Formats: sequence, structure tokens, C-alpha cells
Amino acid sequence: MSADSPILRVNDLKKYYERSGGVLDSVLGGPSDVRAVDGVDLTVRDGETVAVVGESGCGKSTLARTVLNLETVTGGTIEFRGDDITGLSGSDMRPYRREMQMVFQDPLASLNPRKTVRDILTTPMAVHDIGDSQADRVERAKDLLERVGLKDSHIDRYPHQFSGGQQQRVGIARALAVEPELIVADEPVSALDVSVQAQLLGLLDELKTELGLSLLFISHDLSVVQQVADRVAVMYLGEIVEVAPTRELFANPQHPYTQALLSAVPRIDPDNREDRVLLEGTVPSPANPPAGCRFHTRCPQVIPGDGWQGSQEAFRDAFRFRSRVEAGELDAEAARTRLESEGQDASDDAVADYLVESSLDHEVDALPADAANAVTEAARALVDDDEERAVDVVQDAFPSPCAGDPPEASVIDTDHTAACHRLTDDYPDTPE
Ligand SMILES: Nc1ncnc2c1ncn2[C@@H]1O[C@H](COP(=O)(O)OP(=O)(O)OP(=O)(O)O)[C@@H](O)[C@H]1O
Repeated sequence: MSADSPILRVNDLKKYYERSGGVLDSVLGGPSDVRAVDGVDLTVRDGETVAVVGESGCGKSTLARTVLNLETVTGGTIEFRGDDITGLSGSDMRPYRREMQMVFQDPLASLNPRKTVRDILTTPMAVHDIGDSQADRVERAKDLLERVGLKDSHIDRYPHQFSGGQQQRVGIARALAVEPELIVADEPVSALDVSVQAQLLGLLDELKTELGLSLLFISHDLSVVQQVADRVAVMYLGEIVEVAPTRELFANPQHPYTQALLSAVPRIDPDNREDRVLLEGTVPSPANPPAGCRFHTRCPQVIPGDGWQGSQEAFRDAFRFRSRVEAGELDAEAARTRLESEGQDASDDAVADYLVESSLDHEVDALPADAANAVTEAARALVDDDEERAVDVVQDAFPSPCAGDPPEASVIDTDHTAACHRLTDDYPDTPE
């Protein structure tokens, strides 16, 4: 191991889950893998807390587990202090298991209900030859309990005899029992009340400083991340889209996804609510991620193709329509049933109009004339049950470079990179 190397470095890390082929898969030409983590580069330096944030389903937990070799790696490498530990298991992984410990989201589920805290803390010590005797290990366990804010007299309690916050303290003590260098904490406070969260975040920070620990901290909650992290990596659909020192990320977010996540945090900049960016819809399936920039289907700043005559807002509206057609979300028959049940005109023209009106934020007339025609034509194709033509029409009418090549990471500042086409020279800011 080299002391100069970062404690953890992952390079182009991939974790794909195989999907078993169902009926739908055979129709669609075979199952595609779930690309939960898809080419992640990430470094944790000595004594640093790096947070990974993103919405549910972005692959954060999979990244945490894969880094610890708790999942089989599909591709890429994991280095601990410069040693390649990719794919190690059993006795080869054992020395590293001691150095890299995990704290889980649900403390109760992660603690054996039939064991006392004494067993929970001393067993891993015995496994890793820590302590000269069982008596020594028990003394260490008592010290640990005090260190995490519990009492040494708690040593003979069972997990269910503690509150949620206390259980998580036991979970942290267990991780510390083997004197690790790195803790990977997966949503360690999200199951707890806000006041308890604050206490535990304070504890983690104290322990980090006292023990010189490094932390990889997984969270969906940016207000939590702001309190604990030195650097933040923003994850979307299996990829890291932006990395920056925490203060820099909050002050100067560059990726539209980061901007949207930040604007949804109630505590940040409450006087500036008009800047709020709505993050629409949910994360697309990692079995079939969008081409190009994976965020483009939800991105408020999706770049118009050459020749677009309208505003950015109008393009966003038209592009959202395109994405919904591509995703098969516009159901002409359901629209017809609805119109019929409401006693309204349910002719083909009326159904097409309904599909258009219910999918656009603004009146269709607010689009440039060609675009309005394309939207109407695609809706008519859907009414005619010709989805393929509808997709062709919207793709021809509303091209975007964001749906082409994936964006490369641009360097914004020291330690700050973001991967968005808008940040490259090829696509300077489009005027509103
Ligand atoms: N064992 C598995 N088999 C198949 N797919 C999986 C498996 N584990 C996770 N996935 C899929 O991988 C993707 C990423 O999941 P993951 O739990 O890592 O995301 P996350 O960002 O941690 O979300 P959450 O906060 O909800 O746990 C999801 O689409 C999930 O359904």
C-alpha cells in the first residue's frame, strides 16, 4: 500500500445486473442489463468526506456496495491505497474488509436481533485479531460505546432495546470496532428524525476528525450533504455528472441536474424561490437509458438542434412532447375513453388535440408553425396506432445534440468538473 495514493480510487466502474428474459424481453429482442453503475470515476482522499447524491434509483447504493466488493464488478477498477482490489473475495479481501467498513440506512435490519451489543462489537474484532483477549475486546467495546455517545452499561442490551438513533450509534460503533480507515455510509441518517439526524451527523464529523477517517457518504438529501461533505459527486442514471468541493457546488452548480436538485432543497436560498427548477418525471430505466446525455429527456436546458426558430422554453416544451412519444407515454385509446366518459367529442381529431394539449405546457400555437404541425402530425399518427411514425416525426422535427454523443466532463475550476454539452465550446449558451 502506498501512503501517497488516495485512500480510494474507482476508475470507469461498472455494475450491470442481468435481467431474466420475460415475455416482453423476447418481443423486444432479448433482455438488456440494468446498468446501475455505468462508468464511474471517483476518488476519496485521506481524511476526506465525499458525498454521492442523486434521486432514488440513480445507482448510489449499488456504487457503495460495489466499491466494497459486495457486488461482482462488471467493469473498471477499484483501488484501495493504490492496491487494485477489484473482484477480490474471501481471504484476499479480508485485510481490506477491515479497512473499509459500511454503515447502513436501516440500523435495526443491519444488526443481528439475537445478539447483544457485546457480541455485535466483539465478534468482528475477534475475526480480525483485534485485542489480546476477550476481556480486552469487551473493554474496547465499552470505550467505543462511549465514543459514539452511548453508555458502557448498554453493552448487554439487544438492538431492539434502543431507539432508532441509538441503533445507528451501535451501527457506527460496529463499523469502528475493526479500526477502519474508510467508512462507506449509505443513507446513514435518512431513517431518523431531523433532530436525531443532526446529532448523528455531528458524531460522524467528530469521529472523522478524531480518528482521521475518510468517508464515502451516500445520500439523496442535499441539506444533509451540505453539512458533512468536503466534496460532492452528483449521480444520475449510473453516471457522475458533476463533482465539486461542497461550497463550490452549492454556490456555482454547472450541470442542469445539479441545479434542479439544489433548487428543490427548501433551506437553500429561500428568498430566491422564483429560481426554482422543476425536476419533471422520474429517473428513466437504467435498463434502457436515454442516448447521449442521459439527463436530456428531463433537462430544462436541452439544446435545440440547428434551425430551431423559437425560444428555449418552447423547445423544452416540444422536446418534452418528443420524449413522451419516444417513451410510449401517450395513450390515444385511454384519451378517447376519457373524453367519452366525460361526454365530450371523442372523434380522431379531438383525441389528437387532447393528446397535444395534455402534453404541452403552453398552447400549441406558442410553438413555431413547423413545430406545431409536427406535434399535431405525431399525435394523429398515435391516434392511427402508428407509433413508429409518431416517433419518426418528433425525432425529425425536434433534434437535439444532447440526444447524440454523451457529453465529456468539462473542467470548471480546481476539483470541479461537470459533463454537459452546454459547457463545451460547441454549444455556447442559447439566448432565451
Ligand atoms: N440486485 C439487483 N438486481 C437488479 N437490479 C437492481 C439490483 N439492485 C439495484 N438494482 C437496480 O439498479 C438501479 C440502481 O439502484 P440503487 O439502489 O443503486 O439506486 P439508489 O440511487 O441507491 O436508489 P435508492 O436510494 O432508492 O436505493 C435501480 O434501477 C435498481 O432497480
